[in-house]
Amino acid sequence: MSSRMGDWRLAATWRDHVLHLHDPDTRNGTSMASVASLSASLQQRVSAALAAAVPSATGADPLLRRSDRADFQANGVLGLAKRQKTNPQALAAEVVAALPASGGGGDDTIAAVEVSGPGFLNITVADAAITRNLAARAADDRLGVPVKEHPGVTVVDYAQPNVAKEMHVGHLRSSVIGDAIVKILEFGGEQVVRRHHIGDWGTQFGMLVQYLIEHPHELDHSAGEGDTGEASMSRLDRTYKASGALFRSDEAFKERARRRVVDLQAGDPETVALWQRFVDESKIYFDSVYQKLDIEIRDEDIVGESGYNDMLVETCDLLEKSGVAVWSNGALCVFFDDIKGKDGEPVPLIVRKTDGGFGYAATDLSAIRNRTGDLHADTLLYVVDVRQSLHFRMVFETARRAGWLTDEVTARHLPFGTLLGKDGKPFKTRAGESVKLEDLLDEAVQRATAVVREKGEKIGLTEEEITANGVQVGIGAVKYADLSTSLGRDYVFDLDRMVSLNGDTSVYVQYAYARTRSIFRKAAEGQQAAAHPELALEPAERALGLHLDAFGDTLAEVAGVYEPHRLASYLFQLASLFTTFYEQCPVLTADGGQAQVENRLFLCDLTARTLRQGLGLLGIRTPERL
Ligand SMILES: NC(=[NH2+])NCCC[C@H](N)C(=O)O
Repeated sequence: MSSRMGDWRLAATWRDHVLHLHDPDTRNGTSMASVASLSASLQQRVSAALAAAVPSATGADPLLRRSDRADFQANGVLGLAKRQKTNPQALAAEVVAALPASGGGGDDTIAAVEVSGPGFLNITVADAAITRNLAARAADDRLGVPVKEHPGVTVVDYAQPNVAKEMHVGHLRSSVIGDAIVKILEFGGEQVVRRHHIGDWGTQFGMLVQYLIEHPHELDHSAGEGDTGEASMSRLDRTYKASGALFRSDEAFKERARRRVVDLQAGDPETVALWQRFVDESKIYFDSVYQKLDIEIRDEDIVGESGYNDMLVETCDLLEKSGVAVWSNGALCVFFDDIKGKDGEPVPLIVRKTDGGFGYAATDLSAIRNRTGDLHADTLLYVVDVRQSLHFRMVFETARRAGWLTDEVTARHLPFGTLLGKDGKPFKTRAGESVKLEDLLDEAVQRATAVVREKGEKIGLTEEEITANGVQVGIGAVKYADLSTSLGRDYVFDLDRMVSLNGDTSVYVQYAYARTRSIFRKAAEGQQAAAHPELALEPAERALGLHLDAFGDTLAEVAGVYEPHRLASYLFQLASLFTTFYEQCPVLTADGGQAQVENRLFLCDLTARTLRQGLGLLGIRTPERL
């Protein structure tokens, strides 16, 4: 193994870490009882009260939000009063009268409601209601998060590197974001089909295969070269460069390479077998990167461009016959009224090139036919670089015209921005080359290990623990930096910031988790977690509790808009609220007696489980001791 590549590995699989729906253990597990959040219950109550005050307002949105003044604020009265042409404060008073407040009507969720300003309702929830709701969550393996009753089929196209080429940071982002989206959707009960649309087809493979025929030992291991991913990549890279050079300088070779493309497309066995060597060799390399990234890529989910080869002719025929595509300058094109180049000339989507070859678009169109027609997907997601936005716009529009995307199907490109260096320019090495992913991951792990070591030596971690935690913190840092930024934005790759213990970082959140675990290690015999709804709560306990209660709502929102950064920010807030709670409310030495110790341990435990599940859905591990 070369010295450049660290030899760390993550031993445990995700199966042990995050609950998945398709995991039989979870299905048959103890309980699956979804819990309505206090926010959802209140929403319902205020909505009913609005309807009681103004019968025609049935179904009106009470516009309930978390608030600093009370626990929640409902702003819906104002708009309603406006529409009814009544005095908002008077209407607000009527709504309050219709609300089941504490003691009244056997409903003790609401402790107090007060009208403020022009007609806002400030609502304070009863302490007991918070603790009871959390206890119901704690009793459920899924923390009370509901499972979709009518799941749809979503195809997620992500983690799509190219065969015989080095992966770049764009592939990293696609993989990290796609993996989180898949996990979040699956946790919500959606049926997810993962598709790794790897670049394994095209004219360059004619060149590569032809070169290999003429230089049969090119991909062989040379002495001293291992079978690591990096060694595979360097063999491929060498072959790519050598064949490219020949292709450019030698007309006769160029011609042989062109003929080889035709053989490949026709499925000539010898050609296909050699092509397969490039694919297999590349997979060794991809695997090594994904293993480091701690992302599981299953072989059956890799359906690269080659997987749609048999459909290309038909796809083009159908487009031509239906008139969606027309021949123009020898190429089969689709035109769009609103898509023009700088010169004002229309920019077409080219489905078949002048030389008869099929391009990237024909493959994507065939993939859509496969995904909607054969896989019966009702949602198609593409986690791809923002630079391919125009491509997807044209491909989706073409598929709509052709009837392959109907109104029942949602197709969305989820574009992500560019990773920048500290100079604000696209991330490059000092020599101006694009950065090798494995180097970047190794460096993150190295930095994280240094951070972990400093703390770890104080709490007596073993060398193995320091190494293992360094990996989980380093990889977590890379993923979190990526996932905590809203997708479309470019962001600066700054390792110092990413592994900082203070700030919006994964290690801050991981640290909060480890702290909960350390409290349990320190607990004395008989000190255990138990909910006590009869206890009054401190402000920091209430704030933590209400946030814990919002986990399911947050996940539902994230799954609806495909924005993992909202989950990251929920978790960062949870870690912050826990830190405040920990500073203000002694746990094991609480002065309210045994019940208070138990209730605080209960809050610690639910925080731990929520952090672990939430980070797990982002693909980030939670070390037990940090
Ligand atoms: N269906 C798709 N076109 N997916 C995206 C593929 C990304 C492509 N392999 C690239 O590296 O740019």
